[in-house]
Amino acid sequence: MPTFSLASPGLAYPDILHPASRRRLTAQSARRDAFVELDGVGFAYQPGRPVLADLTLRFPRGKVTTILGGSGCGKTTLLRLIGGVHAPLSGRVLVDGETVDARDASRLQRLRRRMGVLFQFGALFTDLDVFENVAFPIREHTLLPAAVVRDLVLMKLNAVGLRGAAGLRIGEISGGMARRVALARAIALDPELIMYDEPFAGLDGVSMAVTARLIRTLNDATGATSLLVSHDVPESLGISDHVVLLGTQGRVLAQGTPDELLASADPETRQFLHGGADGPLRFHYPAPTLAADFGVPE
Ligand SMILES: Nc1ncnc2c1ncn2[C@@H]1O[C@H](COP(=O)(O)OP(=O)(O)OP(=O)(O)O)[C@@H](O)[C@H]1O
Repeated sequence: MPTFSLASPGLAYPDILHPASRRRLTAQSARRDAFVELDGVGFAYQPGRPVLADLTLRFPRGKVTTILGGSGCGKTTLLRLIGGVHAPLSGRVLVDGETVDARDASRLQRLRRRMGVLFQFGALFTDLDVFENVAFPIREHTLLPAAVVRDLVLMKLNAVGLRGAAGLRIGEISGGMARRVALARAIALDPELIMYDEPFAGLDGVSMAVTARLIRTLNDATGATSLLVSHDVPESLGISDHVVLLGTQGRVLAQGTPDELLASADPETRQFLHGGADGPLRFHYPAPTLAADFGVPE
């Protein structure tokens, strides 16, 4: 006789259940497995120029997911929508089952308290030292006593190997160290969701490897859900459980495990993952014909 548990994800519900109940339970189970969901999301910065069109995606809970895609396909915009920086024009974004509503400031603030973001190039405050950069979100969002803030900051800096650098000014540390300080700041409030926008940009090979290992280790140690936007295919695939490849207007070209994507025979996926200047993904941004721009015959 088959055994099953209502707690196990993705299980096939037994036939004794009414089909409607089975569908509802299956949907709830899928929801529990996804920490971030996008349902039919559309977004544009300017009318008539859609950046994302009808995008539906689920990001698995407790896993590292990398979002890949050509320049300008909307990866950073996607992170901004999840963070509630912009509101979708259609569809909805959910974090842990709760709708991200950019117009409801107090609810958004509560949700954001559960997110950590590592912006492109770290974006540290150069007028604050390493310690104060990490302490910043703790002071912003909590009223913890100074001694507790101190211990928390030193613990986060210890996690990224920089407890000894607490007193240094931002100008005194290397690019790789700065990225690690930004990482410590992103995890300062023990977020359940950590979003990384180009965490490897501008780093040398060693710093890149250190940062990648840290992202994976922090994810595993905290049980957080991590979303990574990156152009660095080997580094990001090496630490990911799940990969999403986006095309223009956020069209999902492929998704699956890194091995599944690497083995894909789809020409667009192959061109993106294995490199290649030309192929189905075009080099030229859409433009008028050369003849029209330069007044020469076709
Ligand atoms: N604040 C903004 N105002 C207007 N248009 C914007 C704004 N931010 C981004 N865009 C446009 O939206 C589109 C998607 O941009 P986005 O930064 O999300 O892409 P991306 O995939 O992250 O690109 P990249 O990999 O180059 O960082 C691009 O065409 C970009 O020019």
